Amino acid sequence: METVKLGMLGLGTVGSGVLEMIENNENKIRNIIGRELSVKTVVVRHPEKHQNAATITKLTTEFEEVLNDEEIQIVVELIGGIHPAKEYIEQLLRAHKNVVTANKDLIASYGPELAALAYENHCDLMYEASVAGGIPILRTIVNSFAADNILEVKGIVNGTTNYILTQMNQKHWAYEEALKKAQELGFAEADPTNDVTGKDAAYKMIILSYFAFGAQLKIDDFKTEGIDTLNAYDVSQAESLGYVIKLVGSAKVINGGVFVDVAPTLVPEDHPLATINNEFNAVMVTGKAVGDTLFYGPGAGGLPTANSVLSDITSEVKNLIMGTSGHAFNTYQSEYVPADPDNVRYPYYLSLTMPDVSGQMLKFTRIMADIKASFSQIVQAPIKDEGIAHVAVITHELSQSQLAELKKQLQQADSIKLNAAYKVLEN
Ligand SMILES: NC(=O)C1=CN([C@@H]2O[C@H](COP(=O)(O)OP(=O)(O)OC[C@H]3O[C@@H](n4cnc5c(N)ncnc54)[C@H](OP(=O)(O)O)[C@@H]3O)[C@@H](O)[C@H]2O)C=CC1
Ligand SMILES: N[C@@H](CC=O)C(=O)O
Ligand code: NA
Repeated sequence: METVKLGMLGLGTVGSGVLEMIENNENKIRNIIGRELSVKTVVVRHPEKHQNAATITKLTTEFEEVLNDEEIQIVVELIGGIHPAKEYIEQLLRAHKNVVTANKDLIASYGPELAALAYENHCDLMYEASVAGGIPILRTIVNSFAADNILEVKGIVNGTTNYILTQMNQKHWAYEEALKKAQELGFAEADPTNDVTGKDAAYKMIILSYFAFGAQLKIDDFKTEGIDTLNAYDVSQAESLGYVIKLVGSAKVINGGVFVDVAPTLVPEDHPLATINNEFNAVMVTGKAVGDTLFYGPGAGGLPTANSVLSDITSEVKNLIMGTSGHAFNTYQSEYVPADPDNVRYPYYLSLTMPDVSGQMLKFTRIMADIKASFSQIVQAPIKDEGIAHVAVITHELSQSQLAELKKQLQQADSIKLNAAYKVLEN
């Protein structure tokens, strides 16, 4: 049986998972693709750390040993980050090597440009693992939603933050303790800043929007808020109002425009997304014809992510065998038109503090009336800080324009402080 030789860049959490899967599942892989897979060369920074990786023929720090090896037909990039991953992938594609990557930072920032380079060189560039780790969501959108009009894609797309929120909620761990454990378990990025600030989820929403709507967004086109500013008070207040706070990414078509955001969001406790815990992710895709569909699975971790990488590798091998390499992973293209802020409407949870003296609530309700907003729930929490009242409000639907005006007026009303304004999902 012929062997397909692979090169690999990076041998961390995901890279080790890929080696383990190739080693453990060789019979199944041979049966499915009719070829042996052999990882010939792996590029790392610290070879001394990886001497036990049994199946590797060659471990090196020199990228050129993969780039210039004519036997290697597919290269898997698992080093992460933009540089040097971008330059490496560009050189590999120019050398007519097919590429698989799990790198959402890179694909969200330069995906269309790299896809064009792959196309010019008749090569495959696939990146199923870049969104929601082990959930086969990109290929599902390409294949199974090919003819339906997708109206909305939303969900929990970062495993680390969902793990942290679950431990804080259910086990009452401190934020730092939960983050440290997520790092030890290999869920977090090498630098977890992008996880906790929501940027990692934002990258995934850019890729999902490209697949769902054909729209090419940039990270600055929409608002991203992470869990690093989330307050324990709001988590418990939301719970007492019947909600769980989750980091939700959402991309929705509204009156012909697209609205995208990533932010802590109040999810009703009986909503499917409220039940997604630990490092698990869930992506809800709403099609005009099919309605709501939900895809659930591990969003991070070595073996689950490796499974997505292997699905790309086996697809690329099939293309090599059939001579069909070089078709873009996603071919849907359309112009990105941002949604009109007057048309984007959601209920909001507002977390306020104000001096505990008469007249303050009246001041607040006057501002709400002035922007023509109303609320469905309002609670004043027991006062812990002397002289300060904590007030939590669930509004009826507010447009983005009303929300911006509310924030402006509350800033001017200097005695009332708006500590958080989070979207509320409806069932
Ligand atoms: N971990 C997860 O659950 C998931 C990760 N991803 C993505 O997969 C990719 C890999 O992640 P993960 O495995 O967690 O990362 P790790 O930090 O665990 O591993 C990174 C590997 O890349 C190597 N490396 C880093 N920089 C270079 C360089 N310049 N040249 C050569 N080798 C380099 C490191 O070498 P050395 O070991 O010698 O230091 C290490 O082996 C990232 O893009 C990540 O976002 C996607 C989905 C889930
Ligand atoms: N750090 C990421 C890994 C997968 O993409 C996450 O926690 O989701
Ligand atoms: Na995936």
